[in-house]
Amino acid sequence: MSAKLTAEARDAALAQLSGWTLRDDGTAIGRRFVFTDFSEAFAFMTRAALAAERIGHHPDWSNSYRTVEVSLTTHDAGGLSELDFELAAAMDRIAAR
Ligand SMILES: C[C@H](O)[C@H](O)[C@H]1CNC2=NC(N)=NC(=O)C2=N1
Repeated sequence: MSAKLTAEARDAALAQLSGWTLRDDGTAIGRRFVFTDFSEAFAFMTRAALAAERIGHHPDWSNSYRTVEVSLTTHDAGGLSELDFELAAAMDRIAAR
């Protein structure tokens, strides 16, 4: 598992991303991905699931039609770790291609 980041490290990591916001309690980051249709949304989820398996870190997410709502946290650490930011960056790359 990956250790919980300090508030300073978390804020610095968040500043490297765009489109992700810190959840109110500071223990998770979230982003809403909106695609052109369900097929694109589900293709993203399939690719992101493979990335999550590779990293060994998994999203909390939901899908409604062409929208995928993602929340990332490190359950084992009770907050945000480097793995959340690694997975967020991987998801951004997948959504952009
Ligand atoms: C043993 C295994 O690495 C852990 O259970 C991992 C798997 N994926 C995980 N994903 C997330 N988001 N949080 C975790 O704490 C977590 N733990």
